[in-house]
Amino acid sequence: MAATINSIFFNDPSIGLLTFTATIFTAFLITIVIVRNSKKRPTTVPLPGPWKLPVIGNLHQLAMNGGYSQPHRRLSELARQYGAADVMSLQLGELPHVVVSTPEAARQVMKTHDLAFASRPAIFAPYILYGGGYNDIAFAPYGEHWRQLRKICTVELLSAKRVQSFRWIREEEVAKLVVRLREAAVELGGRSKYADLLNNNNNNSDEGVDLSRMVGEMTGFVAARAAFGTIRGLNQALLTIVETISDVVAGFRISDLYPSLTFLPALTGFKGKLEKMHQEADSILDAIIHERKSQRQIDHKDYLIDVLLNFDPSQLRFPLTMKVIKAVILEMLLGGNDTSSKIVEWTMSELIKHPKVMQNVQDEVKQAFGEKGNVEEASLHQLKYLDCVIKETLRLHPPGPLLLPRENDEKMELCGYEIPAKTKLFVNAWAIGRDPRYWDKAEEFYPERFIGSSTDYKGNDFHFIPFGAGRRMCPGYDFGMEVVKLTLANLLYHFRWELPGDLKPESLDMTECFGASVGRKYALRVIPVPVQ
Ligand code: HEM
Repeated sequence: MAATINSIFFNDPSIGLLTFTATIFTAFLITIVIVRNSKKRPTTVPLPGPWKLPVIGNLHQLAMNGGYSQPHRRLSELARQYGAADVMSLQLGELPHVVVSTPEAARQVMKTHDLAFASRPAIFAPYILYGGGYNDIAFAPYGEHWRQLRKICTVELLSAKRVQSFRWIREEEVAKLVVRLREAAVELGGRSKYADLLNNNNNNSDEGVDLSRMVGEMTGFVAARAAFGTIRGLNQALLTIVETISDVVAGFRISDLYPSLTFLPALTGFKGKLEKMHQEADSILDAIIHERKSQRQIDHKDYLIDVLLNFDPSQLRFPLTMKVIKAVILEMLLGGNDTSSKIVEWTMSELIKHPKVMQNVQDEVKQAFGEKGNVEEASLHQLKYLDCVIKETLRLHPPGPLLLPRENDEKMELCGYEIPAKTKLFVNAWAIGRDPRYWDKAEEFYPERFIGSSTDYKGNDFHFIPFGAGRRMCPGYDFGMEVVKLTLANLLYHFRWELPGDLKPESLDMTECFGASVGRKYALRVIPVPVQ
């Protein structure tokens, strides 16, 4: 047999040549595979980032230039300074952190490796506030609990149909805001068309109205009514909890940066404070649920709490316990309240700063609703330029500039770097929205850039991700954006806007204040002048 093979392969010259060519070709293929595989293997190149000190790591660098109050700006500065725009490594306290600041790296995190980065790091405050566990959606680690809630959220609580079912609530609350602003205009005197009627000349218009607060209250009312049908439960205790979660959400508190020092939250009194807040919120939510159970027999309405209380158990893998229901309702209040009002606040600030854009968008609203006397939600789709204005605001002022932190359970490779397991990862959506490689005149407020552009915030364009992307993307954007657009259309239709005193549009202070959602540091104080 061996002799036969020998004679076939080596005695016939044509077959010998064939064999030689095949051997070279095979060796070539093997070399390519080896080279490719060696490229895929995690490199040992250290992650770029600033040098670290023992114990505190890079906390001191984060703190510089007001970094704690505006970490998205400081992190973007550091990434540029250390040539680590794609992926930057930081040691904050005892934990490894990674920050990605380019659309390409964001795509890697939220698309290519979305599953690997689908978990959330442990953050102390929500754990206590949500009843001694991550019973909610946003802070829950990736797993069965999160999957079930996320599905309930997208299919039931925040579906397009459900969002539409709350239109009457939005319209009522926005109409009330308009009435209050008209009343405020009268009180300011001298500047409104009612002033003559009332002979009210007490011109105290130096202060203007606190539009930030008024819009914040209104979006809170919309969220509360959608959640449990009434604003009665929306008292100070619940609002304080919602604000506390907002403050700690990024996980830059000492208790989150040194988790091994488990005694710290108790020692500083932080834990006790959170437990007290939780107990208060818990009893308020108990009372709301109790009242709602009997009220529903009368009004037959389906608010978010009703959907959760009456969920068909045969569709569930795990029962929806009262702890989980209360945590989800709190989260709906949090999501529905803060973010939408911040978008309205920033949009109005930018419009006031840019009178020409204000004029154009008011012309559009006037053209769409003319002499009707009111703005109907059903016709909002006509306001294409307003859409561009809102997108431009979201680009420059994403309410969650670092999104919500993610975590990888296992060691990973990202953009050629090795990311250790359990790294806390931030996507700097704020920096990405200002990346000059993607945005012409990136620092300018220029809504026209979106005219005729297909760029949207639905999680497919990684250079524009105010709602995140992938599995953990915000499920509430429809809910939020309906309120935003209706509110803005009404503010622009019913009023002209002036700044108090001698303040010039170009000098309007735009300093930010960091939390779960980034708002203005100083409330937006303006004078509404009724036009309809
Ligand atoms: C309109 C303004 C809003 C903005 C800008 C916004 C932004 C965000 C962002 C950036 C995230 C994190 C995404 C990520 O990690 O990739 C998020 C998550 C989330 N948002 Fe929103 N949001 C808004 C409105 C809402 C509303 C109205 C609700 C509910 C009523 C809501 C509920 C949630 C929930 C439950 C999550 C957690 C999702 C998860 O972890 O699976 N959001 N949002």
